[in-house]
Amino acid sequence: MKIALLGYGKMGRFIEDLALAAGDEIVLRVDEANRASVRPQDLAAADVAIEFSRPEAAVGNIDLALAAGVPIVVGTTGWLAQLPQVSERVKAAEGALFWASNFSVGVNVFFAAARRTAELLNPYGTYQVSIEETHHLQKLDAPSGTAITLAETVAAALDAYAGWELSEVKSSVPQTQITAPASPATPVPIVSVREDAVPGTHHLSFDSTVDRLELRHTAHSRAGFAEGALAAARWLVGRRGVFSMPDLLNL
Ligand SMILES: NC(=O)C1=CN([C@@H]2O[C@H](COP(=O)(O)OP(=O)(O)OC[C@H]3O[C@@H](n4cnc5c(N)ncnc54)[C@H](OP(=O)(O)O)[C@@H]3O)[C@@H](O)[C@H]2O)C=CC1
Ligand SMILES: O=C(O)C1=N[C@H](C(=O)O)C[C@H](O)C1
Repeated sequence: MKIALLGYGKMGRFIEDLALAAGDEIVLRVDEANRASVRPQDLAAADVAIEFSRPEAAVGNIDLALAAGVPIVVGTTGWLAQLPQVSERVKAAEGALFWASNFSVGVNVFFAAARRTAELLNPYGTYQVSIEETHHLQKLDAPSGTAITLAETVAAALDAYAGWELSEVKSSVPQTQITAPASPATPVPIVSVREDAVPGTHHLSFDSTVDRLELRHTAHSRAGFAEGALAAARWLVGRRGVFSMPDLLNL
């Protein structure tokens, strides 16, 4: 597979190592230094583009891939409020987009377990939900895309909740705080913690006066994200439409 890497930082480089070891070829690497000079025809040699850049760059990179007629896998977080409009553009252009706030198999099984747990607890109506996510100090956005997906998944299964809110950021460095859509019902509170070099930890708890139910996912490294993004890229080639991890994993 010939791959264009849009974003060549921690994730782009990890994906490059895995792809080369698997016999794939990297035909284009885009970072902050060369991004302004990249044109759609520069992507033409690629079978697929893989995008891990910055929240404010993701939509422009998707439009670049669409203009080039190249399917694109997007892992960047912090832009997903624009997914409905972007999806319309992908469908109108008969393009292919695979997005995920988290590409690891473990987190996607975690989402499914969280949804089922919320469905089972919903009739009792007495459980308070909360989420805490912890990431490295270089992370630009808060809350994490994974925490937002988790909150939306749980809220959809609970009558007492709708949407989410960023209730606290614990960090020694400034974060771009993602704003939750206004919601009349109780939003799921998310606490974001930024420390050291943590690859990504997500903790969900359901609390009542008599007990607490907890689910936690801890990434040991970025390997699960990179392997999932490469699997999504292989799956996407030859398809048209907008897809995410449940399509790949049959969840
Ligand atoms: N969905 C998932 O499973 C995962 C998602 N992520 C998300 O992926 C994104 C990237 O993470 P990470 O690799 O750790 O971040 P890094 O900061 O390490 O890398 C970002 C890269 O994007 C480059 N860049 C900046 N602007 C542009 C642009 N306009 N076009 C192309 N490239 C650009 C940067 O260039 P330069 O180095 O020159 O500044 C850098 O190479 C984040 O949003 C993160 O939240 C991360 C892990 C897993
Ligand atoms: O920035 C990161 O590193 C990560 N970002 C994603 C997110 O925002 O959820 C996925 C993973 O947790 C790592």
